[in-house]
Amino acid sequence: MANISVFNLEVFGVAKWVVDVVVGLLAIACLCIYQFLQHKSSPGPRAWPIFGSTFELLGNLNQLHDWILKYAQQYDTFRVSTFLSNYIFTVDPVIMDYVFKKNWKNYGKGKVISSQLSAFYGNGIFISNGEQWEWHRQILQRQLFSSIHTKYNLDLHIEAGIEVSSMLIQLASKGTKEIEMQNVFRRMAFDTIFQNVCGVKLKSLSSSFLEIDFIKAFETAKVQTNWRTYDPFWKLKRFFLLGPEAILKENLTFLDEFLYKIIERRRNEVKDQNDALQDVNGDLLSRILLLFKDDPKVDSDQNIRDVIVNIIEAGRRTTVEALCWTFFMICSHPHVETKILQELSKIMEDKGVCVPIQNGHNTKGNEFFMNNVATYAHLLNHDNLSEMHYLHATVTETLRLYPSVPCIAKEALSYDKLPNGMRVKKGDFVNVVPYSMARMQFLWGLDATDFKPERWLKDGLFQPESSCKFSTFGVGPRSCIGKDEAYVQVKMTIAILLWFFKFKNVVGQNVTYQQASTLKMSTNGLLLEFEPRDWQDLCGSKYVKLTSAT
Ligand code: HEM
Repeated sequence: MANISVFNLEVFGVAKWVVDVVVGLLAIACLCIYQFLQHKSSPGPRAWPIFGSTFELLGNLNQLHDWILKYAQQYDTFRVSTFLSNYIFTVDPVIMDYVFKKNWKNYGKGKVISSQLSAFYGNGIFISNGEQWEWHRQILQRQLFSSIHTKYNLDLHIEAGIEVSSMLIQLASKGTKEIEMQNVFRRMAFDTIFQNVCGVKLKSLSSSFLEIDFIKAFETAKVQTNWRTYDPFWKLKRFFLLGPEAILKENLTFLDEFLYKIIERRRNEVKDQNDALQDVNGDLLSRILLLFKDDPKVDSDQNIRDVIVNIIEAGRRTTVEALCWTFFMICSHPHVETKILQELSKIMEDKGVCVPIQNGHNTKGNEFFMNNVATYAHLLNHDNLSEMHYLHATVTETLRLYPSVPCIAKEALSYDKLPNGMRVKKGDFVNVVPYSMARMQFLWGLDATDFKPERWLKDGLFQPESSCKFSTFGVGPRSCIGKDEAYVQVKMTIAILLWFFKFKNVVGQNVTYQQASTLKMSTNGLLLEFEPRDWQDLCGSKYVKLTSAT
């Protein structure tokens, strides 16, 4: 009996070991078969067992959007499985319509994204769903489109254009001929969006290019938060406050303290204001504190802080990318520049306005030049801007080919089936890819990859396209709320800078994008040659006549 027992135990021991191995192998085999079947039913890059396409994806991170484009050109909709998640990419307007409009409630910000990003975004519009999202959207919608805020915002963009012109003319008079514009626009956009939201000037443009602590903290906190989406061990690092998590905490503490002080100060100012003064403050914070003072959520500094952080983040980089790429495209297509200038010239002439601009700024000095800039800039308003159809087409064509948000991700909140039959599991990401959509011949014709502002014009008037085709601002209930504001800023900046300065791409620079959530230009940015414009060259006798009449 004893022998049998020992024998049985031995046999059992070996069998358990074997069973463990066999069960393990079977599990891997099942996973491989599952992945194989999933991959067979959903086209895309080659998927290896367990790791899926992780290595191919990582190998292409620097040119991610063109890697996605390569597959989008083969399959309108395809799947990329990775070690961490499943991603579906699509350029199909029908699927976009379904995910963003018809079944949009199923595609939001899931638990994974929220837990990774909430340290930075709080419960703000970007990562909330349901009632919380509705509250944020409603507050922003009512304020961003109020006439007092749009006027306040217009003035900010005029002042920003004047400030950049002042900086350029000062540099030019010291003999500087080249400038890296991404950094200029980055500072300009941060200053304007911060003042737009908080009513406070950060002055990063006029600070002799010193870094402003708040901007540094904001940008660092955003980058470190983003790293969580790539790092499976971020929770562990947060627990032990290691590396990136320590940096994140330090910067968030600074950022929050700074914002809470502003909120407190503004609350006190608003408390002292009577209703007659309601229309004085145009910044978003004042408007919200004034107009929603009976809303209990507005009592919470945390909620207000979340509104501020989310809107700054929404507006700061997107407009920088739009400005950089538009300037790059204008400089690469001189005929486009000429047409924009003709349009500006015509608008001024039609108004019967004589802008007192001298021929050659150097003869009368920077002060005279800047007076002209200020006079011209203050003539621009929403009406003029909406008459600039060619400029509007140029900005739109740039945003088509170089969308500030090149890939819009939505997380499936429950199982679903897309209109093309592809299955979507809870937690899968469905990504609509404006960068690829712009290059699809079936959407834009044989010249899809060409830069042609004219494709947006009919008899000189701008013709919009469906948002499921021109997907740069998204579509449906969660589409971009700041689209109009973005156009005002980009058009205003171009209308001022291009009128007073001549820009040229510096020869030999390799302008491309870097891996980021927006289509940021690579670390060298955008190097442009610049000089004040010679008006006789530009407008010939007609403009001189106009000028000499003043
Ligand atoms: C060229 C500039 C801009 C582009 C290309 C752009 C694009 C986008 C895109 C693609 C989305 C996501 C849509 C979706 O998920 O369905 C978005 C959302 C958003 N954008 Fe913009 N945006 C720009 C400028 C701005 C500005 C200046 C502001 C604010 C002043 C702003 C505020 C927002 C907000 C608050 C959301 C979140 C909407 C929500 O979830 O309900 N955007 N934007």
